[in-house]
Amino acid sequence: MDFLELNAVTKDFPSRSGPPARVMDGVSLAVRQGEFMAVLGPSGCGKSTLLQMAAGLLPVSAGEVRIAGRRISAPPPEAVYVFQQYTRSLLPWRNVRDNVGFAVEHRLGRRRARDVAEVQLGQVGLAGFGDHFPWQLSGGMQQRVAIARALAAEPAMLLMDEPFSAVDALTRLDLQALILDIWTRRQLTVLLVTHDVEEAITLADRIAVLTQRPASVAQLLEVGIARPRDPVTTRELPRFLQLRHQLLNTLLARHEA
Ligand SMILES: Nc1ncnc2c1ncn2[C@@H]1O[C@H](COP(=O)(O)OP(=O)(O)OP(=O)(O)O)[C@@H](O)[C@H]1O
Repeated sequence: MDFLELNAVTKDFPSRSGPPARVMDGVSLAVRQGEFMAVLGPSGCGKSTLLQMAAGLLPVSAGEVRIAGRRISAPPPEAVYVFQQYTRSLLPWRNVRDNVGFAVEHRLGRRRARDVAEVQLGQVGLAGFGDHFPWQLSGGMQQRVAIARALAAEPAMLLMDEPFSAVDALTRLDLQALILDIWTRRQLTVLLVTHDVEEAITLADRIAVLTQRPASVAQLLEVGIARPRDPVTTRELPRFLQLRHQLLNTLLARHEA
């Protein structure tokens, strides 16, 4: 069953002079329930715009977005958006526990929210860090806090906009393994925007490649690598190398020799 559907989605942004600028042109994409889909595309082609429309944070100019069969025009309760810039998404005056609990305290009250936060912190490997403040943690740990907060709301779907791009290469591999683990355990549906071809192949079931702006779907590839995957050994498989070759050629607009 399709959990997220973008049907012929077009997006225009108003421009100061002249006609509106078309960023996206008739994009149709369906993410199945429980699927991990990655979106790749050239810089500035509209990946974040696509994700924001999928999250109900930005209106479409034409077409529609459906989540669990319902047409949406505002953020739906099933989905949580994880931003790239975790330093801006965490509240510096709240400790880690209260940052995570923030997602549910309006519903559960502060005490229950703190209990939920402790559980979620354990799941992202941060048990015992609840009293710390975000600025006392490394970048990778801060992003773990942001992920714990996203999970606290018990979403069915995670929408992630380059969530690992601000951390160093090794921390990135660690966070990729964490997301794979969480996705498997919770049977989430994930839509991940990334610049990183290897990240897309390591994590996703399918990869959508967007064209230059105005974006449309250039390719939709089945990764077809068995799970569980490992950030190290998966990168050595022939299928991985073949996909990387194909995707880089597409993104660099090179023709096969
Ligand atoms: N609010 C806005 N008003 C006008 N133009 C916008 C607005 N938001 C985005 N754009 C334009 O839409 C295009 C797509 O932007 P978007 O951030 O979605 O691309 P992206 O593929 O995520 O980029 P990157 O790979 O650099 O992160 C860009 O040319 C951008 O300048």
